[in-house]
Amino acid sequence: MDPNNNNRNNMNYGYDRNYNANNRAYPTTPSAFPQPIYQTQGAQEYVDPSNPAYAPGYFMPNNYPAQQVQQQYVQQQQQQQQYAQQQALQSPQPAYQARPGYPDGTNGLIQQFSNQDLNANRAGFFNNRAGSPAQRPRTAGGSPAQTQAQASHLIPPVPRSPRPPSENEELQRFPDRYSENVHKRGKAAKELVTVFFHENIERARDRNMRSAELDKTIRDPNIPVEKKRQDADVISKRESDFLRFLRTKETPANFQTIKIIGKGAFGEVKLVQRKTDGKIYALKSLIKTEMFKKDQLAHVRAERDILADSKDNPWLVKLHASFQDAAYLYLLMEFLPGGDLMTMLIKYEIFSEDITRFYMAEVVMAIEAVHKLGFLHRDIKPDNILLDRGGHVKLTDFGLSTGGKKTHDNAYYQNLLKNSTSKDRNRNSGYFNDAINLTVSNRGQINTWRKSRRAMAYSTVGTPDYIAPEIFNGQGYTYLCDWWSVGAIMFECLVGWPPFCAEDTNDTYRKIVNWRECLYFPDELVLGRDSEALIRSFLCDPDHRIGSEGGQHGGATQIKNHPFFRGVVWDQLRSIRAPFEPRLSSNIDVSYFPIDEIPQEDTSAIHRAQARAMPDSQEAEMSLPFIGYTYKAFNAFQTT
Ligand SMILES: Nc1ncnc2c1ncn2[C@@H]1O[C@H](COP(=O)(O)OP(=O)(O)OP(=O)(O)O)[C@@H](O)[C@H]1O
Repeated sequence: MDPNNNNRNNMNYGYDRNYNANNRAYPTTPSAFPQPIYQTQGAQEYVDPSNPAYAPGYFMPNNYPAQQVQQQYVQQQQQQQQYAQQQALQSPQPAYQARPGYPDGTNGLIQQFSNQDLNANRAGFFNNRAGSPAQRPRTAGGSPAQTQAQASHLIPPVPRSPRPPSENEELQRFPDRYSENVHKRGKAAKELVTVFFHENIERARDRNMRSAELDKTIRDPNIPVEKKRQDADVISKRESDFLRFLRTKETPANFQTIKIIGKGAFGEVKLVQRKTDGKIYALKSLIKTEMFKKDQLAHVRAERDILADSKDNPWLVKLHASFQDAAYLYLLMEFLPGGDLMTMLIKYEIFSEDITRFYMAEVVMAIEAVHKLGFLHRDIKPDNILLDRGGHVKLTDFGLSTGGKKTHDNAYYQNLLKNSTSKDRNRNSGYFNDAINLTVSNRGQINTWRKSRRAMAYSTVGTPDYIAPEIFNGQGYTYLCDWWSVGAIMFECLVGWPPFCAEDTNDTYRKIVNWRECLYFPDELVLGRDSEALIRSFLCDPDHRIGSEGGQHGGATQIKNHPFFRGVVWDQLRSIRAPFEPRLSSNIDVSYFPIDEIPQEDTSAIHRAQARAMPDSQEAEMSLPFIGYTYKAFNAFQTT
């Protein structure tokens, strides 16, 4: 019999005969084996209760007497057993050996042979069996589908020859035999495979979409041939550049640090230059152990996910790649040289209504984009509103987009509020007085607040000044919390300080929760009627808050229609001249960043040493949540 013949004659042993695990070949020319039974003319169901191999559902042909079938089967089984014994004698080495370097017997994360391999072989097997319609034997069943269904019953379920269980099977069947570390690594391997396939499918989908776009251009009779050729050249170059980019490994060593331009709660942001091509980026690094300790895992994942999803959205900072090493997670972003709104507010203290309108209109557009992507930002504050080289707004820092930060945990705040209320009672001082005292006449207090403003931005707790009350009081919150933050920022732009600011963050929390009593517009400043009305419609109960009409995807329309924004041409905002355009001397100009206030020393060696010193088991645990963090954007290499 020809072993390469894919017809069903040589396919009845339950697995791919050419399969070879640990060099133990299974028979490829089992001429000694009896011919299997597949003649199905006039098939009828045959049930022999004494033989489990002939279970109900097994079809046997009419022209085979039951006894003959059974004899053949028994004979076949005996021959198989003999063969297996012979094989075992010829290859005395154990079927399964621990590989050097893996004394725990796991043989590393990636299995030499796994269920998946087997399933793949099985799939191949069944596909081969089906063959082309012409190859398939005719049966009484009629349609090819029926034939196939019947055929699978025709082959007696012959017990398989003994084969070594895969390590994965062993791990699942006898979990107690393996250490916790092995289990963690097993999980990590599974996650890796899932992410790998998911990413590849996504990339293939994106590539198909790009190809369909090109197809459309090429078929368009109105586009000149030369233009079509140019487009095709550009796209093919981009595709091959992207494939090359995918093959390169991003590491921090690929970049030269120019300056540290920002500090956050869990890491820093550097202006960097890629060594190979001189391109400029902002590289945000987050310390893994800190993320772990402070329950920030959901936080980092959310940030990476939203930035990866947003692709070319003009209102969100562009993410070129995310990668990691043992100590850090990295986000490689476009560098926005205009600095942030916090730095602008510290410098100018107050904006005119026109300038405020421009920034608030752009912030509304940016938040609308985030909401349309299905996220809530939850941490809208001037520090996260960045300005590009044209002075237009882009949002960054999506760390709280879908939750995770301890400081947004309701229990944390309830606890905090409980403590501070009792402290307050002891002190016998009412916070209502604080609010009233905080006017322009009380410049000292405001100056203290202003001085500590940047320090607060760098602290782990962060500033609570812009956070909506519903986030604190544990009654649940929606996308409307982002619109509250816009109200608080707008107040600060026009008044000079945020509406609930205090020297002590606990006091700020209390004021926000008691916003009805604490929202105070200083008499000394005369705000336009529409400005004050809009601020009040942002800083109110979520049920009445502006932006609630139309839901998460349409709420921005209600805001855009407010009289304060009369005259704003929303769809042309990004193309008008911004009120403040950064004047840059080069593409690495950092004059809009408070470089002097940011410590510039490199502390990465400390964190890397800590990561190296980590015990194996901890390292396995640490790696698990960060699997799938790595990302590369299609247009990453097109930056300046
Ligand atoms: N892409 C960028 N281009 C230019 N500057 C940036 C960029 N990203 C961040 N920065 C600067 O770094 C600062 C901190 O960035 P970011 O808020 O993302 O860090 P963080 O660690 O998440 O901070 P937080 O403690 O607020 O969560 C920003 O306020 C901004 O000044």
